[in-house]
Amino acid sequence: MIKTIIRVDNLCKKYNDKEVVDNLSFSAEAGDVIGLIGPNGAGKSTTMKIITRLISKSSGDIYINGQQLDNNSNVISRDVGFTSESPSFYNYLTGIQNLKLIANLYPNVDMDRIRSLLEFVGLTEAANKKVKAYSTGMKQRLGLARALLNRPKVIILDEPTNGLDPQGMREIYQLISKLAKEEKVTVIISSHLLYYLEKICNKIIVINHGKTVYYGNTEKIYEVSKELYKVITNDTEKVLKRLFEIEEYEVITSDFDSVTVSMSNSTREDLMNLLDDLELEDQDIIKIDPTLEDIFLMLVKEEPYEKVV
Ligand SMILES: Nc1ncnc2c1ncn2[C@@H]1O[C@H](COP(=O)(O)OP(=O)(O)OP(=O)(O)O)[C@@H](O)[C@H]1O
Repeated sequence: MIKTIIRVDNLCKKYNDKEVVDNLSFSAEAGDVIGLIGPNGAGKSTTMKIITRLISKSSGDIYINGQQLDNNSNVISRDVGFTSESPSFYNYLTGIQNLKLIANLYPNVDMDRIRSLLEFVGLTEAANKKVKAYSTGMKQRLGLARALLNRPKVIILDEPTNGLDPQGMREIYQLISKLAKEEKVTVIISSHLLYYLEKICNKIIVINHGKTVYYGNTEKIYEVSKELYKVITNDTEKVLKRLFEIEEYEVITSDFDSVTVSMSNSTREDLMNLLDDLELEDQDIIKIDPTLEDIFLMLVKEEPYEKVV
């Protein structure tokens, strides 16, 4: 039987009468990687902090490995590990010393566990260096090792690649994937790097203003998309103006030389005719497969281009 490792039912958090998390529900099994995505201020960090019990919920239920998390309990659930966008350490202690300090809080974490985690995150050679000499990426990896010390069933990663270079980002995402596949840890990760989330998450939650606008399997999210076309043009402003005049066309994103547009009932030919009327010097229309970023922008769209044109 497949066991649910985390279940969140109708979670709500209010600040001054404003629902910043509004009826969030989801569940995950061992080895699931859930991407929590949303614009700035959507409620991602608040959700994660409630699950790690850094803050209390207003209402709703959270079950970890069958046990209900309770606002009033002082004990941080042993089954939940957490690392933030900028994990802090004792800078004048080495990586291994920092882990030993935390390991002392737990009954069953020995040196073998510490060493194997350092190896897992690729810090064996740097283990005896002071953390002040670590790069941002190394600190993130040490944060991951620290969060895993107590063999949590769920790990919560809030923007774990902030400030990392592309190589560092890739390393962290590879580690997360490995963690889920090989160790069967359930991962809940928030990030704005949708390119990577698309690759590693098997479930996605999109929230906007605290409300869930999508929750489901990653591959299913593409079904919410209409046909997408990229208009290549040297006059994006003219194209945007025209498209905004017709409700049928929904501008998803625009670049200096292209506009991505979705439409429900029109054909490529309709779009071509519309562009011909604009008498642009140079134009092309390409049908594109939507990326997670395109779908995300569709789901949380709030007329972001009105001000640009
Ligand atoms: N302690 C607080 N008191 C009042 N409002 C708060 C508090 N903490 C967060 N908020 C508000 O709750 C909303 C959600 O914030 P949260 O930090 O969860 O968003 P987020 O999705 O993590 O955003 P980001 O991508 O910018 O990190 C925001 O409107 C924020 O201003």
